[in-house]
Amino acid sequence: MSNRKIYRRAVPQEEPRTIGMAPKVGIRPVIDGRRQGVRESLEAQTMDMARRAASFISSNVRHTHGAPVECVVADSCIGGVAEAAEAAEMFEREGVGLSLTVTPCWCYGAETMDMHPWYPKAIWGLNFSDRPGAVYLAATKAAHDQKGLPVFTIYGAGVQDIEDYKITDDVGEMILRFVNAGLAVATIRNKSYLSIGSVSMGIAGSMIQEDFFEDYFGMRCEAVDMSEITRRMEEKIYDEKEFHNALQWVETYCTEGEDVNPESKQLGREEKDQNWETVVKMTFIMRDLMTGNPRLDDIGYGEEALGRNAIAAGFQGQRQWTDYFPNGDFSEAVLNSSFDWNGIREPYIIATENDTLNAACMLLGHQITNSAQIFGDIRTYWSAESVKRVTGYELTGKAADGIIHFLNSGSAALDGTGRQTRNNQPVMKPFWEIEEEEAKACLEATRWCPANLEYFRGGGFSSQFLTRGNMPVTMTRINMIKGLGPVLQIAEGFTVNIPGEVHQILNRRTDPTWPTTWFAPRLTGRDVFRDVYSVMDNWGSNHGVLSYGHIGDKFVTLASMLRIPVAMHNIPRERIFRPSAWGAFGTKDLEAADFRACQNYGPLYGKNG
Ligand SMILES: C[C@H](O)[C@@H](O)[C@@H](O)C(=O)CO
Ligand SMILES: [Mn+2]
Repeated sequence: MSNRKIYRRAVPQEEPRTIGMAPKVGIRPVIDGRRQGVRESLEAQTMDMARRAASFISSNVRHTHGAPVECVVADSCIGGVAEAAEAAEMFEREGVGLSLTVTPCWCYGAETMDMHPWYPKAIWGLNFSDRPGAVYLAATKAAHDQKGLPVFTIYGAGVQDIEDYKITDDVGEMILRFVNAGLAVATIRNKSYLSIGSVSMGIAGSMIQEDFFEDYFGMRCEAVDMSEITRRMEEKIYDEKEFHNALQWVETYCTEGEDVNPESKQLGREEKDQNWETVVKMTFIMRDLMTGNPRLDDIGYGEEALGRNAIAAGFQGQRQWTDYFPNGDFSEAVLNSSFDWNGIREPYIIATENDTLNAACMLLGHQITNSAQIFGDIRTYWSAESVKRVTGYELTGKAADGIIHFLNSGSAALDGTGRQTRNNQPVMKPFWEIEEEEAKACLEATRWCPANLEYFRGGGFSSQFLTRGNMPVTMTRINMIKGLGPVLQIAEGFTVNIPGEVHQILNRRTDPTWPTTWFAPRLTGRDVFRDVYSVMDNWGSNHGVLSYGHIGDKFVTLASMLRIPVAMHNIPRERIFRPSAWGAFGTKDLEAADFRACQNYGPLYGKNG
């Protein structure tokens, strides 16, 4: 392997790759409007609180493209309706996508509140005794609830003094939880989902429900036939220079793996080389379809150069494409990873089998972690007894209660090898933190196996790797239930290591050319999380997504903003942060209350919303 530095240093992209400005956070300092004493005495402090919140947010939150999130503070404190309208107008002009209202004091609830129909909203009322920010918080929350505009309420547990209005740890955590999810809501709005092809092998998730993307995400759905890829290959509608760079990169960094096909059926060297050329072209063509490419304009394809503003996509592949052409595994794996021949960069979100509902989880997971995502089949539940029977080995540690074989060809990002590290522990980092050596290590841990020709008659190459154990991960899935709508499932857990020979035995019972993650959900001893079998048994479909970290709580917060109920999760109650109105739908059984709340509000952009 060459020591040549082929990667650019990881620097944040300056701009998002989709059309439009990155959304900003609007900060609204609200104040008691009474002049001749009250207002004047509070002006400086209120504005200062807003500025502190703004700099706290900008120094702690980044967009998925790496740039720090910008905040816009209203020009003046908001004491009543006129100033609220001025702030609203300024926010629209500036591209605000969510708002945080801050105040140390009593102000006039409905006169100062943010009435925007879909900005995620939060209010931070300072915990004071002399000027009661909490009273405003409660009054305005009531106004939000009464008007059907749910709001997150932020209030520190400790009383602060008048001269001490810093952001305490508990307040800071709530602000970040709110901004993290609110930014995701604002970022995906007005972007597209691109289906390349249509329904794969009768998989329900690939029957796109446009109403779901439109009403819940504010996104539009685009579709192109897979023949568009053939046209671009044959008519050379791509950047020839990039093609050569990419091929070179593949030669240097992508090692071919075992060919599991019977010798008599294996493709020859020439055919395999031809397949490499095809899968490389498929990769940048899919990317160009998603987000465009100015180079195409240079060669006379102005329309193609524009792309389709897609923040997420899916490739049908099976079977019409893969029965005839090389499969999409290389393209999907590389696009979803944080690096390719152009350097270390933000992952593109693209789902195998055009499973739009897995793509939705990958999209949300990427938005709230900034990292790459692992797509997979929830393939097999391996109980400890079964593992023992088949291999003689006793599962131990986090795997002791059984494991799920998480496996699918295609969209598992190579970041999922677990070869990026922090304090010697495997992690999946945002692209701007990934070092060259780490990107290389992910590639070195991957073999590209000639596709199993029984499944993929057209050949291609599947990424074969084994995820390192001990990564905290969160598995998610959105399912579509007729009469109910979308429902989110969440299972936090760990990737686990099992001995190499045990892995070999288990893996070789299925398709060994694909990437494997051994996943152990964290059990709670209750309900669905009483054992691993029940987790698998209750999973709503054949697919799921693994995101890095224990971030189920972030998904819960985001789902509440979108009004998607969460049907199962293993997150402790103290990490749940939802709009305050959720409490009005029940405080004992939070899962049932969430369903009632989501049903009451309806999808964020829906007709009932
Ligand atoms: C090759 C096979 O058709 C697989 O792609 C299939 O098992 C799936 O992944 C189904 O989700
Ligand atoms: Mn699958």
